[in-house]
Amino acid sequence: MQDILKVGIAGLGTVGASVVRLMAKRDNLLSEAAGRRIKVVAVSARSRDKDRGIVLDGMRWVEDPIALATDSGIDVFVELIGGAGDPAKQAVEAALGAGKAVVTANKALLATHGTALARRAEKKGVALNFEAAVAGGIPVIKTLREGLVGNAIERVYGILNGTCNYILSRMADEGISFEDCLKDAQRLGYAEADPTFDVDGFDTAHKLALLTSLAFGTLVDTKGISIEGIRSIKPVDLKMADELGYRVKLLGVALRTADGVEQRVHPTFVPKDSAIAQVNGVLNAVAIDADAVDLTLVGPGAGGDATASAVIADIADIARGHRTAPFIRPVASLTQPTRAPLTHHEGGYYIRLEVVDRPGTAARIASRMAQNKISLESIVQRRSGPVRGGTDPAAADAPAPVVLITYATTEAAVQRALRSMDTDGVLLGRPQVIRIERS
Ligand SMILES: NC(=O)C1=CN([C@@H]2O[C@H](COP(=O)(O)OP(=O)(O)OC[C@H]3O[C@@H](n4cnc5c(N)ncnc54)[C@H](O)[C@@H]3O)[C@@H](O)[C@H]2O)C=CC1
Ligand SMILES: N[C@@H](CC=O)C(=O)O
Ligand code: NA
Repeated sequence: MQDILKVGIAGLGTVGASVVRLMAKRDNLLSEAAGRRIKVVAVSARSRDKDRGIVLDGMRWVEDPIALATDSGIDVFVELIGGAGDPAKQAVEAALGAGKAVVTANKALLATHGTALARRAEKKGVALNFEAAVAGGIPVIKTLREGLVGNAIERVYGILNGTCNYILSRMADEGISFEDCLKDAQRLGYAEADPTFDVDGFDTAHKLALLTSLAFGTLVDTKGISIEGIRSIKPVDLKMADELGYRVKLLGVALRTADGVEQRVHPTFVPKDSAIAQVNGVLNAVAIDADAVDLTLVGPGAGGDATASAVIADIADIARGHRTAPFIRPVASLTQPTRAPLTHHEGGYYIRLEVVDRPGTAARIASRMAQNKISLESIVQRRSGPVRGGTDPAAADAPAPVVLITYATTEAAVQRALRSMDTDGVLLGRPQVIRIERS
C-alpha cells in the first residue's frame, strides 16, 4: 500500500467525535476503498479533558486550531469547529495557504467566504471539499459536481434543515410544543451551536446559497435570498394544512426565472401526496429539476454519524487523488447572479386572517381578492368567539380565523390585497401568509 494520508481534525463536538469514531471502526475498509491508508494523526478542540466517548490514542493534541491547520505533520485539515468567523475562517485560510487539502462541514463559513476560499484552493491546486455542509449525509454536492454535470438545472429545492423538519414533523404529528421539540433537537445533536440559525432560516439559506452556486454557476450570493423561519408557524396552521391536504415544510428554493435567479427560504405548504411531504423528522430532501434528469435525494440531514459519513467520503476522495473545483467551475468563470425580485414570485398561497366577526367581512375579503385578480380555491371560516345570537356583547367583534387557499397568483398581488384589507379595518393582527410549492 502507498504512503499514509495524514489527517488533522479541529473540532471534536457532535460531528468531529463521530468522524474519529467511524474512521477507527472503518479503518481497513476505508483504506481499501481509497487505495491508501488514512490516519487521523492530530486533533484540536477547546477542552482536552472532556470525555467524548472516543479513543484519541496515537493522535497528537494541538491546542491551537490555526497551528494545526499549518502543521507539517498533516496533509488534510478537517475543520469541524463551525461559525463564519475565527478561528474557523483563519484556520481554513491558513491550511489552504499552506497547501493542505481542506474538508469542512461549515456552511456558515462557505456561504459567507466560499468564493474567496475557493480562489485560494484553486491557486494552491488543493481540494476544498464540503459535502457535509449541505443536507448532512446526503451526497448532494457530489451529485451536482459530478453526477449531473451534463445537465442544465432549472430548479433546486428541498428540506435543508434537519432541526426545522424535526420540529415541524413532531408539532404536526404529536402536538408537541415548538420549545420542547427544539430542546430534543439540541439534545440529539441536530441543532447549530446557536439554534436561531436553524429556526430563523439562516442555516437553510447558507445551504441554499451553496446549492445555487453549484447548480447555476453563479457566485455564492446569500444577500439575494429572501429568508423566513418557522417561529411564526402556529399549531392552527399545521391543523389547517392537514385538513386542506398539505404538510408544512421549511424549504429552500432556487429557481431560474425570466427575471434571474429566485432564491427563497420559507415555510411552505406542500401537497400531502408529494414526495417531499413524506420526508419527516431529521430527514432532508433535495429535489433537482434539470433538462435531462429530475431527481430527489432523501437522507439524514443532521446528526453526528450522518454528517461524519459525508466528511469521511470527502477525505477518501482526497486520498484517491480525486479533485474537482469547489464550485465545479473555476471561480473566474462564476457569474454574478441577477436577483429575481420576490414580488414577481408566482404560486398558490395559504392565507390565515384573524378578522372581526361581523356580517359582510367574508364578502369584503372575497371582493378585495377579486379586485387583485386572485382566484380562490377554497375559503374556510371558523368561529372562535362566542356563538352568534348569544347575549355576550363582546361576541360582536370577537376574532375569527378565515383561511384562504389561492390559485396561482403573484406575491405582489397578495401583498396589495392584504394592504387594502388592512385599510378596510377588517383585520385583527398580522395575516399569516404561507406559499404553496407544487412539486
Ligand atoms: N451537528 C450536525 O448535525 C451538523 C453540523 N454541521 C456543521 O459541522 C460543524 C461542527 O458542528 P458540531 O459538531 O455540531 O458542533 P459542536 O458545537 O458540537 O462542536 C464544535 C467543536 O469545535 C470546538 N470549538 C469551538 N470553538 C472553538 C475554538 N474557538 N477553538 C477551538 N475549538 C473550538 C468545540 O470544542 C467542539 O469540539 C459546524 O460547522 C456545523 O454547522 C454540518 C452538518 C450537520
Ligand atoms: N443544524 C443543522 C445541522 C446540519 O446541517 C440542521 O439541523 O440541519
Ligand atoms: Na451532503
